[in-house]
Amino acid sequence: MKQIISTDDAPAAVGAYSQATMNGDILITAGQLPLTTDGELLDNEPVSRQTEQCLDNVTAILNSEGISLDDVLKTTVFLDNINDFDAFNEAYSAYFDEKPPARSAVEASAIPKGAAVEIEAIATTE
Ligand SMILES: C=C(N)C(=O)O
Repeated sequence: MKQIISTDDAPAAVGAYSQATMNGDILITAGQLPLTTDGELLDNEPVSRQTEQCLDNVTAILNSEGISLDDVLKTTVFLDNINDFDAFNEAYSAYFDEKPPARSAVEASAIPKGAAVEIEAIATTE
């Protein structure tokens, strides 16, 4: 059965979606924008800082269910500009230095709120 995951340690949704959902041992996050828990959008920060905020948000959601980035099976990354790939990748790599999850990274023509990056994750609680 679908379970809705909600935590005050990650930014609230900016639309009609849940921060994450679960079914059994699989947790799927919504795409995380570079928003702080106060709702501040870091759109004027470099893509590296925006990447960190997205991953901090993913981490907070996972932690609310007692799991961590080590339990992520797959991420999907949307970049506003694929030329940011190297800067994004360097920041991302610091969060996944060992056994990184599978990943897809693509350029999207636009990301909500004018963000440079959005990251979603699929994780297991097993
Ligand atoms: C930010 C999102 N994840 C959305 O609008 O779907």
